[in-house]
Amino acid sequence: MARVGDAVKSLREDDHSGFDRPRRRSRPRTKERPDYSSLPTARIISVDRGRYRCVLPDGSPVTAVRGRLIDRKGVIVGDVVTLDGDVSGAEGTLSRIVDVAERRTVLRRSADDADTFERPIVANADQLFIVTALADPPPRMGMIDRILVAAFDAQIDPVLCLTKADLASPDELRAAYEPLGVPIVVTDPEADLTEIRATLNDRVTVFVGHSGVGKSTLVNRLIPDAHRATAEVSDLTGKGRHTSTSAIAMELPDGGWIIDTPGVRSFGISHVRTSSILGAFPDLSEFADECPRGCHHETGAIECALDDAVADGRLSEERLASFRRMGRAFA
Ligand SMILES: Nc1nc2c(ncn2[C@@H]2O[C@H](COP(=O)(O)OP(=O)(O)OP(=O)(O)O)[C@@H](O)[C@H]2O)c(=O)[nH]1
Ligand SMILES: [Zn+2]
Repeated sequence: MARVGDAVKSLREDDHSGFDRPRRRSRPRTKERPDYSSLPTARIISVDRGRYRCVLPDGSPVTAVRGRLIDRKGVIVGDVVTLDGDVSGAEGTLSRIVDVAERRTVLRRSADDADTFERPIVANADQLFIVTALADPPPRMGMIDRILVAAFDAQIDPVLCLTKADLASPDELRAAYEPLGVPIVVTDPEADLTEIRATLNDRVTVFVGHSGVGKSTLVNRLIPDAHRATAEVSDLTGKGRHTSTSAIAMELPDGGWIIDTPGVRSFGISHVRTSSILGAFPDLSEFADECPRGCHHETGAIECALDDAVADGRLSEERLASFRRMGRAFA
């Protein structure tokens, strides 16, 4: 990563600036990447006003600050970092982040579509739960589609997690999303969570959804000591709400991580290019290779080969319609 590379290039200065203690003068002055191999790595579980809560591989917590050369936006929840200094985690101690491992994935969103500034929100997730209530608040397919697009773009496997099945039936949403090949799990306050636990096991799963859909309620059932604050839906706009305001990673009892993100009202995807969605539809991309150059494959696109594939039965109409609906999520 360029950012880390740049930081490393000028690390010599940092070595002698001594954030937390004076550096030994004998340290070799080198422009080479310093040898961090003996330093511990940790995962970032939350970020709060410049303080980074991390956990070491043995599960013990450490609080860290950024080394001088690590960019302010360069460390996000889910990152794996190298720590220097005091990693005892003892009260009042601070460790220092000196390196950020290359990210396997980055989930981004734009605050809204007028805002082209992309905000990386979570690093290294390999699965994304789109948590959607079947009622209260009612499901919005537009929002589900946009989060799906963000997942496809980030190459993170989406799962549609439908909550509040005690209030409404999941049939309609199942019918809309099964043709996309997106796995669907359904829950309610009494539901058996075996299938959801199996889906989460040993993976890093980010939970995204509208405020009030029941993310915290589900997290608390899956991780009893998570103590995520929950709120009555009617209180969602009220003052003094103590529910989450930034992402937080929590380890599952049987292995794997959940990264819960604050409830959102909208999910901006202005940073995503349409072409990146095709990657999530490998069965369509072979046909799209035959399209005229610059084809956006939208409904009515001139000579779009996807229409030909449907016309001669090589591709199902339903599947093409699903893909095109993803394209319209941009509109
Ligand atoms: N009927 C029903 N209510 C639920 C269910 N899950 C959660 N709730 C209720 O929905 C409300 C909101 O739940 P939360 O878990 O706080 O929602 P959240 O998604 O964490 O909300 P944010 O903190 O804004 O992200 C609470 O009153 C929950 O008791 C469910 O499966 N069925
Ligand atoms: Zn096309």
